[in-house]
Amino acid sequence: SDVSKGSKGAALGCLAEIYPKEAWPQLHTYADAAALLEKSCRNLGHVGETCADVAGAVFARFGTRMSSPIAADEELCSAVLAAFTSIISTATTLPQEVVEKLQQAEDPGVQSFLDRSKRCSLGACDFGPEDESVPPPKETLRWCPEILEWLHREKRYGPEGYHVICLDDSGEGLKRSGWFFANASAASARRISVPRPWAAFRSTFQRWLQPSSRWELHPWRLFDTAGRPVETVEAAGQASLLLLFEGGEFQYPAVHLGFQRRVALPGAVAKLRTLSLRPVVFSVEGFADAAERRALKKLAKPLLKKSEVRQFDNHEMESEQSFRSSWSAFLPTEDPLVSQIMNRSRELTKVAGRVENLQVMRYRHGQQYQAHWDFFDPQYFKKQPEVLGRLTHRRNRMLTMLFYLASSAGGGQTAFPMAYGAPRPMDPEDCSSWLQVPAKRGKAVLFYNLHADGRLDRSSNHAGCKVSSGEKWSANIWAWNSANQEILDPEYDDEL
Ligand SMILES: O=C(O)CCC(=O)C(=O)O
Ligand SMILES: [Fe+2]
Repeated sequence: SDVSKGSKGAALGCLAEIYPKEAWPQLHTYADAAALLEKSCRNLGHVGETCADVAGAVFARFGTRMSSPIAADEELCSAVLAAFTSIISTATTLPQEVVEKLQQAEDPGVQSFLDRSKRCSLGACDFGPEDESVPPPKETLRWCPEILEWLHREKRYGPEGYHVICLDDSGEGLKRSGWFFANASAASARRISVPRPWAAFRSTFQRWLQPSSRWELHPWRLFDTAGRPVETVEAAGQASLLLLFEGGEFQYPAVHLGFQRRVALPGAVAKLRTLSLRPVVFSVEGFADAAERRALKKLAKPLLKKSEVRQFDNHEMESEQSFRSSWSAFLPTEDPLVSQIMNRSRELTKVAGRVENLQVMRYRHGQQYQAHWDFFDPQYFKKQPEVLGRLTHRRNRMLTMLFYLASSAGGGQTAFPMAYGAPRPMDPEDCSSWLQVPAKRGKAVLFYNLHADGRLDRSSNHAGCKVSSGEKWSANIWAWNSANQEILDPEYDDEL
C-alpha cells in the first residue's frame, strides 16, 4: 500500500505555504502528519493553543486510520487547513469525545498519538531525543572545555528551542568547522561547517533548525556563555562555544537536577541550583544581602496595598480576594537601592527586555496566591486589545524571580502544580502534592514562563501557598523577552 510519489506530492502541494519542502518526505502516514502538526504547534504559542488541538483536529478526520499511509490527497489537505483554521479561531483543548474515541481505538499509531498529544496538552510536549546519556565527542571538550555546563544531561524534558554550537579551528579559508548539538543533547552532536561572512553564517544556522522554526519569521539569536548576544562573525570567531535560542533570548539551561552554576555579578556571586527541569526552576543564593532585604522591607511597608490581578475576559471577580490575598507595593525606581536590585536582576538573568518595577509582597496568616501563570495567555485576553497588542511576536513575561525577604514559619512555599506535565489542578489551593520551593529568607527562586523557543510553558503554573504561621515577604521581579523589539509598537507603556 505504497503511496505513489505523484499523489503524495499533490497532497502536500497545498502545504507549501505552511511547511518547507524538506519536511514533506517525512510524511508517510496520518500519524506523521499529526506529529508534524504537533511540532509546528510549538511555534504557535502566540495564539495560546495546545499541541493537542492541532493533532486532535487531524485525528477527528482520520479516526482509526492514523497509521495508514496517506492516500487521499484532498482529505489530508482539508484536515490540515481545518486544523490551522481551528488554531486561529478557537481556543479549545482536545475535546473529551475525541479522547474517548482515541482510547477505544486499538491502532498502535493512535495509541502513540494519544500518549504524545496527552503529554503535549498537559504542557510537556516531549520531542527530545530518546537517549542522551552519551558524552559529547572528546574533541569538543578540548575546544569547548565548559561544554558540559551547557548541554542537557537528562533523557527527558530537554529544552525546546535551545541548541549548542562548539566551533574549532580546523576549518579552511572562509569556513569554520565545529559541532552542532540540537536541543543541547550530546547524543545529537554533528559536524558542521560554517562560512565566515555573517549573512551566510546566519542562514547556515537557520538551515539546522526544526522545519517548524523556519516557516515563521523568527527572531532566533546566538549568545556567548556570558549571555551576551553574538551578532557578528568576528564576535562568533572569538567564542568557541555558542548558544542558540530560538526565542531570541538567553535562558540558563537546566543541565540536570541539582546542577550548580556560579554567576559573577558586580559585587556579588550568585549561585544557581537546578530544582526542576520542567518548568525550569533554579534556586538562587547570594543575590542580595541582609541589609538590602531590610531596606526593601522598610521601603515597601508604608506603600503596601491589597494586591490586584489583571482580569481575564469574562472573569467573575467575586473570588478575587481568595485568589490573591497578599498585600503588595510597587517600589519607586528612583530609589537607588531599587534600581540597583533591578539592575542586578538584569545582570543575573541577562534579559534584554523590560524588567517590570520591583514589587514587594507580604503574606500574613491565611494569605496566598492561588495557582496561576505569570505569562499573559492571549486566548484569555481576546477582548482586551491593549493587552493583546503587547503580546505580538511572542512577546511575553519570560521569567519570574522571587526574592524572599522574610520566610513564614509555616506554609508560604512557591509551588508548581503542573510540573513535568501534571494536569491543571482541580483545587488551586492544594499545595500538598505539588513541586515545592520553600520560601526561605535570603534565597531567591528563578523560573522561566516561556520555553527557550519563546512559546508559553504551561508547566510554569505556580502558586504562593497559604501562610500558616508568621509572615512571608518577597520582592518579585518579572522580566519580558524582547523578541522582535524593532517591529513592536514603540509606544507601549509600563502598565503590564
Ligand atoms: O509568593 C509566591 O510564592 C508566588 C508569587 C507569584 O506567583 C507572583 O507574584 O507572581
Ligand atoms: Fe506568579
